[in-house]
Amino acid sequence: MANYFNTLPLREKLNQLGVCDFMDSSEFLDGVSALKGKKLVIVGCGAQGLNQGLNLRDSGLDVSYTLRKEAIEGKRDSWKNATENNFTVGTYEELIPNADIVINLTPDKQHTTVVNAIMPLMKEGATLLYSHGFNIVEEGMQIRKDLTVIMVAPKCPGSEVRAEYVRGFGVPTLIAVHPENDPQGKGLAQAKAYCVGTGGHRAGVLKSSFVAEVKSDLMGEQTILCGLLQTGSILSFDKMVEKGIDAGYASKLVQYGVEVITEALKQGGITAMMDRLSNVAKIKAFEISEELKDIMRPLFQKHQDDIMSGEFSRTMMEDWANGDKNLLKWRAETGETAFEKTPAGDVKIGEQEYFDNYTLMVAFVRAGVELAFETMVQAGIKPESAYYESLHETPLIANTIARKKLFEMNRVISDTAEYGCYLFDQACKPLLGDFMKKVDTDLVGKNFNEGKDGAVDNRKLIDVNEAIRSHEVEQIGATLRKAMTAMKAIKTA
Ligand SMILES: NC(=O)C1=CN([C@@H]2O[C@H](COP(=O)(O)OP(=O)(O)OC[C@H]3O[C@@H](n4cnc5c(N)ncnc54)[C@H](OP(=O)(O)O)[C@@H]3O)[C@@H](O)[C@H]2O)C=CC1
Ligand SMILES: CC(=O)[C@](C)(O)C(=O)O
Ligand SMILES: [Mg+2]
Ligand SMILES: [Mg+2]
Repeated sequence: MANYFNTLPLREKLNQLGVCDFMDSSEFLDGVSALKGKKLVIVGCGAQGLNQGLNLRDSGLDVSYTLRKEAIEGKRDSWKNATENNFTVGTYEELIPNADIVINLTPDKQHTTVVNAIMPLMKEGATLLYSHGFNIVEEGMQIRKDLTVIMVAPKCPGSEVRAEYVRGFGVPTLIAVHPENDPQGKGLAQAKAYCVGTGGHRAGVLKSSFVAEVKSDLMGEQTILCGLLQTGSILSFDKMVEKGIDAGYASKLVQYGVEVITEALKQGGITAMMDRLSNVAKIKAFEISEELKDIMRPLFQKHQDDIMSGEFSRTMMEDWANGDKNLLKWRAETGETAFEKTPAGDVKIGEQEYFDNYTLMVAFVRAGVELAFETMVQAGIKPESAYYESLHETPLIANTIARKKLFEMNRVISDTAEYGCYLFDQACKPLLGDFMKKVDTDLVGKNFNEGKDGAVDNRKLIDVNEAIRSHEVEQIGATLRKAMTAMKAIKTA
Protein backbone atom coordinates (compact mmCIF):
# COMPACT_ATOMS: atom_id res chain seq x y z
CA MET A 1 0.00 0.00 0.00
CA ALA A 2 1.16 3.54 -0.69
CA ASN A 3 0.27 6.92 0.77
CA TYR A 4 -2.96 7.71 -1.15
CA PHE A 5 -2.44 11.48 -0.94
CA ASN A 6 1.02 11.25 -2.49
CA THR A 7 -0.36 9.37 -5.52
CA LEU A 8 -2.57 12.35 -6.43
CA PRO A 9 -1.54 15.04 -8.95
CA LEU A 10 -1.10 18.48 -7.33
CA ARG A 11 -4.44 19.77 -8.70
CA GLU A 12 -6.33 16.84 -7.10
CA LYS A 13 -4.36 17.23 -3.86
CA LEU A 14 -5.48 20.86 -3.61
CA ASN A 15 -9.00 19.88 -4.67
CA GLN A 16 -9.39 17.33 -1.89
CA LEU A 17 -7.68 19.55 0.72
CA GLY A 18 -10.19 22.26 -0.12
CA VAL A 19 -13.38 20.19 0.23
CA CYS A 20 -15.25 21.95 3.01
CA ASP A 21 -18.95 22.84 2.90
CA PHE A 22 -20.63 24.08 6.06
CA MET A 23 -23.89 22.13 6.29
CA ASP A 24 -27.03 24.04 7.19
CA SER A 25 -29.12 22.51 10.00
CA SER A 26 -31.93 21.99 7.47
CA GLU A 27 -29.79 19.24 5.90
CA PHE A 28 -30.31 17.13 9.04
CA LEU A 29 -34.09 17.20 9.23
CA ASP A 30 -34.19 13.46 8.42
CA GLY A 31 -32.37 12.86 11.72
CA VAL A 32 -31.21 9.28 12.16
CA SER A 33 -33.83 7.77 9.84
CA ALA A 34 -31.30 6.54 7.26
CA LEU A 35 -29.88 4.26 10.00
CA LYS A 36 -33.12 3.41 11.86
CA GLY A 37 -33.47 -0.37 12.11
CA LYS A 38 -29.93 -0.88 10.82
CA LYS A 39 -27.36 -2.87 12.81
CA LEU A 40 -24.46 -0.64 13.88
CA VAL A 41 -21.50 -2.68 15.08
CA ILE A 42 -18.57 -0.78 16.60
CA VAL A 43 -15.12 -2.41 16.53
CA GLY A 44 -13.34 -1.33 19.71
CA CYS A 45 -14.73 0.28 22.82
CA GLY A 46 -12.19 2.91 23.82
CA ALA A 47 -12.28 6.72 23.91
CA GLN A 48 -14.33 7.22 20.74
CA GLY A 49 -15.94 3.79 20.62
CA LEU A 50 -17.64 3.90 24.01
CA ASN A 51 -18.72 7.54 23.86
CA GLN A 52 -20.02 7.49 20.30
CA GLY A 53 -21.93 4.29 21.08
CA LEU A 54 -23.59 5.83 24.15
CA ASN A 55 -24.72 8.83 22.09
CA LEU A 56 -25.92 6.67 19.18
CA ARG A 57 -27.98 4.45 21.48
CA ASP A 58 -29.51 7.47 23.21
CA SER A 59 -30.41 8.70 19.73
CA GLY A 60 -32.44 5.52 19.18
CA LEU A 61 -30.04 3.42 17.14
CA ASP A 62 -29.20 -0.29 17.41
CA VAL A 63 -25.58 -0.40 18.62
CA SER A 64 -23.43 -3.36 19.66
CA TYR A 65 -19.68 -3.93 20.04
CA THR A 66 -17.39 -6.46 18.49
CA LEU A 67 -14.03 -6.93 20.17
CA ARG A 68 -11.03 -9.08 19.39
CA LYS A 69 -11.20 -12.48 21.11
CA GLU A 70 -8.44 -11.71 23.64
CA ALA A 71 -10.34 -8.64 24.82
CA ILE A 72 -13.45 -10.72 25.52
CA GLU A 73 -11.65 -13.70 27.04
CA GLY A 74 -9.39 -11.42 29.09
CA LYS A 75 -12.31 -9.21 30.16
CA ARG A 76 -10.16 -6.22 29.19
CA ASP A 77 -11.21 -2.58 29.79
CA SER A 78 -12.86 -2.44 26.37
CA TRP A 79 -15.00 -5.45 27.31
CA LYS A 80 -15.80 -3.84 30.69
CA ASN A 81 -16.68 -0.50 28.99
CA ALA A 82 -19.21 -2.25 26.75
CA THR A 83 -20.73 -4.74 29.19
CA GLU A 84 -20.96 -2.30 32.13
CA ASN A 85 -22.98 -0.06 29.83
CA ASN A 86 -25.26 -2.97 28.91
CA PHE A 87 -24.25 -3.27 25.29
CA THR A 88 -24.24 -6.59 23.44
CA VAL A 89 -20.65 -7.72 22.89
CA GLY A 90 -19.60 -10.41 20.41
CA THR A 91 -16.74 -11.69 18.35
CA TYR A 92 -16.16 -10.59 14.78
CA GLU A 93 -17.66 -13.87 13.50
CA GLU A 94 -20.76 -13.43 15.65
CA LEU A 95 -21.61 -9.80 14.86
CA ILE A 96 -19.97 -8.61 11.64
CA PRO A 97 -21.85 -10.78 9.09
CA ASN A 98 -25.21 -9.19 10.02
CA ALA A 99 -23.87 -5.65 10.45
CA ASP A 100 -25.16 -2.93 8.12
CA ILE A 101 -22.58 -0.41 9.36
CA VAL A 102 -19.22 -1.47 10.81
CA ILE A 103 -17.56 1.36 12.70
CA ASN A 104 -13.79 1.03 13.03
CA LEU A 105 -12.82 2.75 16.28
CA THR A 106 -9.59 0.90 16.93
CA PRO A 107 -6.19 2.70 17.09
CA ASP A 108 -4.91 3.93 13.73
CA LYS A 109 -1.87 1.70 14.16
CA GLN A 110 -4.20 -1.34 14.14
CA HIS A 111 -6.44 -0.29 11.24
CA THR A 112 -4.84 -2.37 8.50
CA THR A 113 -4.82 -5.50 10.71
CA VAL A 114 -8.39 -4.90 11.86
CA VAL A 115 -9.82 -4.08 8.42
CA ASN A 116 -8.12 -7.14 6.91
CA ALA A 117 -9.75 -9.25 9.64
CA ILE A 118 -13.26 -7.81 9.41
CA MET A 119 -13.65 -7.11 5.68
CA PRO A 120 -14.08 -10.79 4.66
CA LEU A 121 -16.89 -11.09 7.21
CA MET A 122 -18.78 -7.98 6.04
CA LYS A 123 -21.94 -8.67 4.05
CA GLU A 124 -22.37 -7.52 0.46
CA GLY A 125 -23.12 -3.79 0.23
CA ALA A 126 -22.40 -2.97 3.91
CA THR A 127 -20.73 0.23 5.08
CA LEU A 128 -17.37 0.78 6.81
CA LEU A 129 -17.15 3.97 8.90
CA TYR A 130 -13.99 5.68 10.24
CA SER A 131 -13.55 8.61 12.65
CA HIS A 132 -10.14 9.53 11.21
CA GLY A 133 -8.91 9.03 7.70
CA PHE A 134 -5.32 7.91 8.43
CA ASN A 135 -5.77 4.32 7.18
CA ILE A 136 -7.27 5.44 3.86
CA VAL A 137 -5.14 8.53 3.20
CA GLU A 138 -1.73 7.84 4.77
CA GLU A 139 -1.67 4.07 4.31
CA GLY A 140 -3.75 3.83 1.13
CA MET A 141 -5.96 0.97 2.41
CA GLN A 142 -8.01 -0.54 -0.42
CA ILE A 143 -11.59 -1.48 0.51
CA ARG A 144 -13.79 -4.06 -1.27
CA LYS A 145 -15.60 -2.25 -4.06
CA ASP A 146 -19.13 -3.31 -3.01
CA LEU A 147 -18.63 -1.65 0.37
CA THR A 148 -19.45 1.98 1.13
CA VAL A 149 -16.68 3.84 3.01
CA ILE A 150 -17.56 6.96 5.01
CA MET A 151 -16.10 9.10 7.76
CA VAL A 152 -17.75 10.85 10.70
CA ALA A 153 -14.90 12.60 12.55
CA PRO A 154 -15.68 14.43 15.81
CA LYS A 155 -13.28 17.34 16.29
CA CYS A 156 -13.05 16.45 19.95
CA PRO A 157 -11.59 14.01 22.48
CA GLY A 158 -13.80 10.98 23.10
CA SER A 159 -14.82 11.88 26.66
CA GLU A 160 -16.12 15.31 25.56
CA VAL A 161 -18.08 13.81 22.65
CA ARG A 162 -20.26 12.32 25.38
CA ALA A 163 -20.09 15.24 27.83
CA GLU A 164 -21.29 17.79 25.26
CA TYR A 165 -24.07 15.44 24.06
CA VAL A 166 -25.30 14.98 27.63
CA ARG A 167 -25.35 18.80 28.03
CA GLY A 168 -27.70 18.91 25.04
CA PHE A 169 -25.02 20.22 22.71
CA GLY A 170 -22.53 18.31 20.55
CA VAL A 171 -19.12 18.68 18.99
CA PRO A 172 -18.12 20.01 15.56
CA THR A 173 -17.83 17.09 13.15
CA LEU A 174 -16.40 16.51 9.67
CA ILE A 175 -18.18 14.00 7.46
CA ALA A 176 -16.90 12.51 4.21
CA VAL A 177 -17.57 9.81 1.65
CA HIS A 178 -14.52 8.06 0.17
CA PRO A 179 -14.80 8.72 -3.60
CA GLU A 180 -13.46 5.23 -4.37
CA ASN A 181 -16.21 3.53 -2.33
CA ASP A 182 -19.77 4.81 -2.77
CA PRO A 183 -21.26 2.15 -5.08
CA GLN A 184 -24.90 2.69 -4.07
CA GLY A 185 -24.68 6.44 -3.52
CA LYS A 186 -25.89 6.03 0.06
CA GLY A 187 -22.73 7.21 1.82
CA LEU A 188 -23.70 10.82 2.46
CA ALA A 189 -27.16 10.02 3.85
CA GLN A 190 -25.66 7.44 6.22
CA ALA A 191 -22.86 9.81 7.32
CA LYS A 192 -25.41 12.57 8.03
CA ALA A 193 -27.64 10.21 10.03
CA TYR A 194 -24.65 8.90 12.03
CA CYS A 195 -23.59 12.49 12.72
CA VAL A 196 -27.06 13.28 14.09
CA GLY A 197 -26.77 10.15 16.21
CA THR A 198 -23.58 11.44 17.85
CA GLY A 199 -25.04 14.95 18.28
CA GLY A 200 -22.53 16.59 15.93
CA HIS A 201 -25.27 18.44 13.99
CA ARG A 202 -25.93 20.61 17.08
CA ALA A 203 -22.42 22.06 17.00
CA GLY A 204 -21.63 22.30 13.30
CA VAL A 205 -20.90 19.89 10.46
CA LEU A 206 -18.58 20.25 7.48
CA LYS A 207 -18.95 18.12 4.36
CA SER A 208 -15.25 17.38 4.03
CA SER A 209 -12.96 14.80 2.47
CA PHE A 210 -10.79 12.06 3.97
CA VAL A 211 -7.74 14.06 2.86
CA ALA A 212 -8.87 17.38 4.35
CA GLU A 213 -9.78 15.74 7.66
CA VAL A 214 -6.46 13.91 8.03
CA LYS A 215 -4.19 16.81 7.07
CA SER A 216 -5.97 19.21 9.43
CA ASP A 217 -6.56 16.79 12.31
CA LEU A 218 -2.90 15.78 12.52
CA MET A 219 -1.88 19.47 12.46
CA GLY A 220 -4.32 20.59 15.16
CA GLU A 221 -3.52 17.77 17.54
CA GLN A 222 0.25 18.03 17.17
CA THR A 223 0.46 21.78 17.66
CA ILE A 224 -2.11 23.93 19.51
CA LEU A 225 -4.44 21.26 20.87
CA CYS A 226 -2.08 18.85 22.59
CA GLY A 227 1.54 19.83 21.91
CA LEU A 228 1.38 23.47 22.95
CA LEU A 229 -1.01 22.92 25.87
CA GLN A 230 1.45 20.30 27.14
CA THR A 231 4.55 22.47 26.62
CA GLY A 232 2.85 25.59 28.00
CA SER A 233 1.58 23.78 31.09
CA ILE A 234 4.93 22.23 31.98
CA LEU A 235 6.96 25.43 31.34
CA SER A 236 4.48 27.53 33.35
CA PHE A 237 4.54 25.18 36.32
CA ASP A 238 8.34 24.90 36.33
CA LYS A 239 8.74 28.69 36.10
CA MET A 240 6.47 29.30 39.10
CA VAL A 241 8.27 26.75 41.25
CA GLU A 242 11.67 28.15 40.15
CA LYS A 243 10.50 31.59 41.32
CA GLY A 244 9.30 30.33 44.71
CA ILE A 245 5.53 30.16 44.13
CA ASP A 246 3.90 27.45 46.27
CA ALA A 247 3.94 24.23 44.23
CA GLY A 248 0.37 23.29 45.19
CA TYR A 249 -0.88 26.68 44.06
CA ALA A 250 1.14 26.44 40.84
CA SER A 251 -0.22 22.98 40.14
CA LYS A 252 -3.84 24.07 40.62
CA LEU A 253 -3.39 27.22 38.53
CA VAL A 254 -1.98 25.21 35.63
CA GLN A 255 -4.31 22.22 35.88
CA TYR A 256 -7.54 24.26 35.97
CA GLY A 257 -6.35 27.55 34.46
CA VAL A 258 -6.27 26.40 30.86
CA GLU A 259 -9.90 25.21 31.16
CA VAL A 260 -11.13 28.51 32.66
CA ILE A 261 -9.17 30.59 30.15
CA THR A 262 -10.25 28.59 27.09
CA GLU A 263 -13.89 28.50 28.16
CA ALA A 264 -13.92 32.21 27.30
CA LEU A 265 -12.27 31.30 23.97
CA LYS A 266 -15.05 28.77 23.24
CA GLN A 267 -17.82 31.24 23.98
CA GLY A 268 -16.42 34.28 22.21
CA GLY A 269 -13.18 33.60 20.41
CA ILE A 270 -9.76 35.10 21.10
CA THR A 271 -11.45 38.47 21.53
CA ALA A 272 -13.54 37.30 24.51
CA MET A 273 -10.57 35.52 26.07
CA MET A 274 -8.31 38.59 25.82
CA ASP A 275 -11.13 40.86 27.04
CA ARG A 276 -11.03 39.01 30.35
CA LEU A 277 -7.65 40.63 31.01
CA SER A 278 -7.17 44.19 32.23
CA ASN A 279 -6.15 46.61 29.47
CA VAL A 280 -2.59 46.64 30.77
CA ALA A 281 -2.44 42.84 30.84
CA LYS A 282 -4.10 42.53 27.44
CA ILE A 283 -1.44 44.68 25.80
CA LYS A 284 1.32 42.66 27.50
CA ALA A 285 -0.32 39.34 26.54
CA PHE A 286 -0.63 40.61 22.95
CA GLU A 287 3.01 41.64 22.80
CA ILE A 288 4.38 38.37 24.18
CA SER A 289 2.04 36.30 22.02
CA GLU A 290 3.40 38.12 18.98
CA GLU A 291 6.90 37.13 20.15
CA LEU A 292 5.75 33.55 20.74
CA LYS A 293 4.28 33.46 17.21
CA ASP A 294 7.62 34.53 15.72
CA ILE A 295 9.55 31.94 17.73
CA MET A 296 7.16 29.02 17.04
CA ARG A 297 6.06 29.77 13.46
CA PRO A 298 8.87 27.67 11.86
CA LEU A 299 7.98 24.71 14.09
CA PHE A 300 4.28 24.94 13.22
CA GLN A 301 5.20 25.13 9.53
CA LYS A 302 7.53 22.13 9.83
CA HIS A 303 4.73 20.08 11.39
CA GLN A 304 2.32 21.04 8.60
CA ASP A 305 4.96 20.36 5.91
CA ASP A 306 5.78 16.93 7.36
CA ILE A 307 2.07 16.09 7.57
CA MET A 308 1.51 17.13 3.93
CA SER A 309 4.56 15.25 2.60
CA GLY A 310 3.82 12.05 4.55
CA GLU A 311 7.08 12.42 6.51
CA PHE A 312 5.17 12.59 9.81
CA SER A 313 3.28 9.37 9.05
CA ARG A 314 6.52 7.67 7.96
CA THR A 315 8.21 8.67 11.22
CA MET A 316 5.30 7.53 13.37
CA MET A 317 4.93 4.22 11.50
CA GLU A 318 8.65 3.65 12.04
CA ASP A 319 7.94 3.91 15.78
CA TRP A 320 5.00 1.52 15.37
CA ALA A 321 7.39 -0.99 13.82
CA ASN A 322 9.78 -0.36 16.68
CA GLY A 323 7.28 -1.31 19.39
CA ASP A 324 6.19 2.31 20.00
CA LYS A 325 9.61 2.92 21.60
CA ASN A 326 9.51 6.73 21.37
CA LEU A 327 5.82 6.99 22.27
CA LEU A 328 6.31 4.92 25.44
CA LYS A 329 9.56 6.73 26.37
CA TRP A 330 7.95 10.17 26.04
CA ARG A 331 4.80 9.00 27.86
CA ALA A 332 6.94 7.84 30.80
CA GLU A 333 9.00 11.07 30.82
CA THR A 334 5.85 13.20 30.89
CA GLY A 335 4.56 11.19 33.83
CA GLU A 336 7.77 12.06 35.69
CA THR A 337 7.46 15.84 35.26
CA ALA A 338 7.06 17.88 38.44
CA PHE A 339 3.69 19.19 37.20
CA GLU A 340 2.30 15.72 36.74
CA LYS A 341 3.65 14.61 40.13
CA THR A 342 2.48 17.62 42.16
CA PRO A 343 -1.17 17.41 43.28
CA ALA A 344 -3.24 20.58 42.92
CA GLY A 345 -3.12 22.44 46.24
CA ASP A 346 -6.17 22.82 48.46
CA VAL A 347 -6.31 26.54 47.79
CA LYS A 348 -9.11 28.78 46.53
CA ILE A 349 -8.49 30.37 43.14
CA GLY A 350 -11.24 32.66 41.84
CA GLU A 351 -12.40 32.52 38.24
CA GLN A 352 -10.95 35.96 37.43
CA GLU A 353 -7.71 35.06 39.25
CA TYR A 354 -7.04 32.38 36.64
CA PHE A 355 -6.86 35.17 34.06
CA ASP A 356 -5.02 37.77 36.16
CA ASN A 357 -2.39 35.31 37.48
CA TYR A 358 -1.89 33.29 34.29
CA THR A 359 -1.40 35.93 31.58
CA LEU A 360 1.24 33.67 30.07
CA MET A 361 -1.28 30.94 29.20
CA VAL A 362 -3.58 33.53 27.57
CA ALA A 363 -0.59 34.49 25.41
CA PHE A 364 0.24 30.85 24.63
CA VAL A 365 -3.37 30.15 23.58
CA ARG A 366 -3.66 33.22 21.33
CA ALA A 367 -0.30 32.45 19.71
CA GLY A 368 -1.08 28.76 19.22
CA VAL A 369 -4.62 29.17 17.91
CA GLU A 370 -3.64 31.90 15.44
CA LEU A 371 -0.50 30.06 14.27
CA ALA A 372 -2.30 26.75 13.79
CA PHE A 373 -5.17 28.48 11.94
CA GLU A 374 -2.80 30.51 9.71
CA THR A 375 -0.58 27.53 8.92
CA MET A 376 -3.51 25.25 8.02
CA VAL A 377 -5.16 27.89 5.80
CA GLN A 378 -1.85 28.61 4.04
CA ALA A 379 -1.60 24.85 3.35
CA GLY A 380 -5.01 24.73 1.64
CA ILE A 381 -7.32 23.84 4.55
CA LYS A 382 -10.49 25.94 4.52
CA PRO A 383 -11.07 28.48 7.36
CA GLU A 384 -14.15 26.67 8.74
CA SER A 385 -12.17 23.45 9.16
CA ALA A 386 -9.18 25.31 10.58
CA TYR A 387 -11.47 27.04 13.12
CA TYR A 388 -12.97 23.82 14.45
CA GLU A 389 -9.53 22.18 14.55
CA SER A 390 -7.57 25.02 16.17
CA LEU A 391 -9.97 27.15 18.25
CA HIS A 392 -13.11 25.22 19.15
CA GLU A 393 -11.33 22.01 20.11
CA THR A 394 -8.80 23.71 22.44
CA PRO A 395 -11.27 24.10 25.36
CA LEU A 396 -12.39 20.50 24.86
CA ILE A 397 -8.82 19.30 25.26
CA ALA A 398 -8.44 21.65 28.24
CA ASN A 399 -11.40 19.87 29.90
CA THR A 400 -9.34 16.66 29.95
CA ILE A 401 -6.32 18.44 31.52
CA ALA A 402 -8.57 19.89 34.23
CA ARG A 403 -9.86 16.39 34.96
CA LYS A 404 -6.57 14.59 35.52
CA LYS A 405 -3.73 16.70 34.09
CA LEU A 406 -1.66 15.75 31.03
CA PHE A 407 -2.06 12.08 31.95
CA GLU A 408 -5.80 12.31 31.20
CA MET A 409 -5.30 14.31 28.02
CA ASN A 410 -2.80 11.81 26.65
CA ARG A 411 -4.98 8.89 27.75
CA VAL A 412 -8.14 10.16 26.04
CA ILE A 413 -6.68 11.43 22.78
CA SER A 414 -5.69 8.89 20.15
CA ASP A 415 -2.26 7.28 20.14
CA THR A 416 -1.67 9.15 16.89
CA ALA A 417 -2.36 12.47 18.62
CA GLU A 418 -0.26 11.49 21.64
CA TYR A 419 2.70 10.70 19.37
CA GLY A 420 2.35 14.04 17.59
CA CYS A 421 1.98 15.86 20.90
CA TYR A 422 5.29 14.53 22.16
CA LEU A 423 7.02 15.22 18.85
CA PHE A 424 6.01 18.88 19.16
CA ASP A 425 6.67 19.12 22.92
CA GLN A 426 10.21 17.71 22.56
CA ALA A 427 11.05 20.41 20.00
CA CYS A 428 9.11 23.34 21.47
CA LYS A 429 10.45 23.28 25.04
CA PRO A 430 14.07 24.03 24.02
CA LEU A 431 12.85 26.47 21.36
CA LEU A 432 11.25 28.55 24.14
CA GLY A 433 14.31 28.37 26.43
CA ASP A 434 15.46 31.97 25.94
CA PHE A 435 11.89 33.32 25.96
CA MET A 436 11.14 31.61 29.28
CA LYS A 437 14.33 33.01 30.85
CA LYS A 438 12.72 36.47 30.65
CA VAL A 439 9.40 35.35 32.15
CA ASP A 440 8.77 36.34 35.76
CA THR A 441 5.91 35.78 38.21
CA ASP A 442 4.00 38.84 36.98
CA LEU A 443 3.17 36.75 33.92
CA VAL A 444 2.57 33.49 35.77
CA GLY A 445 1.67 32.95 39.40
CA LYS A 446 1.02 36.52 40.52
CA ASN A 447 -1.59 39.13 39.57
CA PHE A 448 -0.19 41.01 36.59
CA ASN A 449 -2.00 44.18 37.72
CA GLU A 450 -0.28 44.26 41.12
CA GLY A 451 1.51 47.59 41.63
CA LYS A 452 0.26 49.00 38.31
CA ASP A 453 -2.14 51.94 38.07
CA GLY A 454 -3.82 50.49 35.00
CA ALA A 455 -2.90 53.41 32.73
CA VAL A 456 -2.51 52.51 29.05
CA ASP A 457 -1.77 54.38 25.84
CA ASN A 458 -5.16 54.66 24.09
CA ARG A 459 -3.73 54.42 20.60
CA LYS A 460 -1.83 51.25 21.46
CA LEU A 461 -4.92 49.66 23.05
CA ILE A 462 -7.02 50.56 20.00
CA ASP A 463 -4.42 48.98 17.71
CA VAL A 464 -4.19 45.83 19.86
CA ASN A 465 -7.97 45.43 19.95
CA GLU A 466 -8.15 45.92 16.19
CA ALA A 467 -5.41 43.35 15.55
CA ILE A 468 -7.14 40.76 17.74
CA ARG A 469 -10.63 41.32 16.34
CA SER A 470 -9.61 41.50 12.69
CA HIS A 471 -7.85 38.12 12.55
CA GLU A 472 -9.57 35.73 10.11
CA VAL A 473 -10.12 33.17 12.88
CA GLU A 474 -12.32 35.75 14.63
CA GLN A 475 -14.31 36.50 11.49
CA ILE A 476 -15.11 32.89 10.64
CA GLY A 477 -15.54 32.07 14.34
CA ALA A 478 -18.29 34.65 14.79
CA THR A 479 -20.22 33.06 11.90
CA LEU A 480 -19.76 29.48 13.06
CA ARG A 481 -20.62 30.25 16.69
CA LYS A 482 -23.92 31.79 15.52
CA ALA A 483 -24.93 28.24 14.54
CA MET A 484 -23.96 26.91 17.99
CA THR A 485 -27.24 27.93 19.57
CA ALA A 486 -27.19 24.87 21.85
CA MET A 487 -23.73 25.59 23.28
CA LYS A 488 -23.75 25.38 27.09
CA ALA A 489 -21.33 27.09 29.48
CA ILE A 490 -19.43 24.49 31.49
CA LYS A 491 -18.98 24.66 35.25
CA THR A 492 -15.28 25.39 35.71
CA ALA A 493 -13.26 24.80 38.93
N1 LIG B 1 -9.29 9.57 20.91
C1 LIG B 1 -9.95 10.56 20.37
O1 LIG B 1 -10.46 11.44 21.05
C2 LIG B 1 -10.18 10.58 18.90
C3 LIG B 1 -9.89 9.46 18.14
N2 LIG B 1 -10.23 9.47 16.82
C4 LIG B 1 -9.99 8.26 16.01
O2 LIG B 1 -10.84 7.22 16.53
C5 LIG B 1 -10.22 5.97 16.33
C6 LIG B 1 -10.15 5.26 17.66
O3 LIG B 1 -9.30 5.99 18.49
P1 LIG B 1 -9.45 5.93 20.09
O4 LIG B 1 -10.87 5.94 20.49
O5 LIG B 1 -8.54 6.97 20.64
O6 LIG B 1 -8.85 4.47 20.43
P2 LIG B 1 -8.57 3.86 21.88
O7 LIG B 1 -7.12 3.55 21.94
O8 LIG B 1 -9.19 4.70 22.93
O9 LIG B 1 -9.41 2.48 21.83
C7 LIG B 1 -9.03 1.51 20.92
C8 LIG B 1 -9.99 0.35 21.02
O10 LIG B 1 -9.59 -0.61 20.05
C9 LIG B 1 -9.30 -1.87 20.66
N3 LIG B 1 -8.14 -2.43 19.99
C10 LIG B 1 -6.84 -2.10 20.15
N4 LIG B 1 -6.07 -2.83 19.33
C11 LIG B 1 -6.93 -3.64 18.64
C12 LIG B 1 -6.74 -4.64 17.64
N5 LIG B 1 -5.53 -4.95 17.16
N6 LIG B 1 -7.83 -5.27 17.15
C13 LIG B 1 -9.07 -4.96 17.61
N7 LIG B 1 -9.31 -4.03 18.56
C14 LIG B 1 -8.24 -3.39 19.05
C15 LIG B 1 -9.04 -1.56 22.12
O11 LIG B 1 -9.51 -2.62 22.94
P3 LIG B 1 -8.58 -3.86 23.35
O12 LIG B 1 -7.16 -3.38 23.34
O13 LIG B 1 -9.09 -4.22 24.70
O14 LIG B 1 -8.89 -4.90 22.29
C16 LIG B 1 -9.94 -0.34 22.36
O15 LIG B 1 -11.23 -0.80 22.65
C17 LIG B 1 -8.86 6.27 15.70
O16 LIG B 1 -8.97 6.17 14.30
C18 LIG B 1 -8.61 7.72 16.10
O17 LIG B 1 -7.74 8.38 15.22
C19 LIG B 1 -10.85 10.53 16.21
C20 LIG B 1 -11.14 11.66 16.95
C21 LIG B 1 -10.74 11.78 18.30
C1 LIG C 1 -9.25 14.40 20.12
C2 LIG C 1 -8.89 14.59 18.73
O1 LIG C 1 -9.57 15.27 17.96
C3 LIG C 1 -7.58 14.19 18.29
C4 LIG C 1 -6.66 15.06 19.08
O2 LIG C 1 -7.50 14.45 16.90
C5 LIG C 1 -7.23 12.75 18.50
O3 LIG C 1 -7.36 12.29 19.64
O4 LIG C 1 -6.82 12.10 17.51
MG1 LIG D 1 -8.95 15.53 16.14
MG1 LIG E 1 -6.69 12.90 15.78
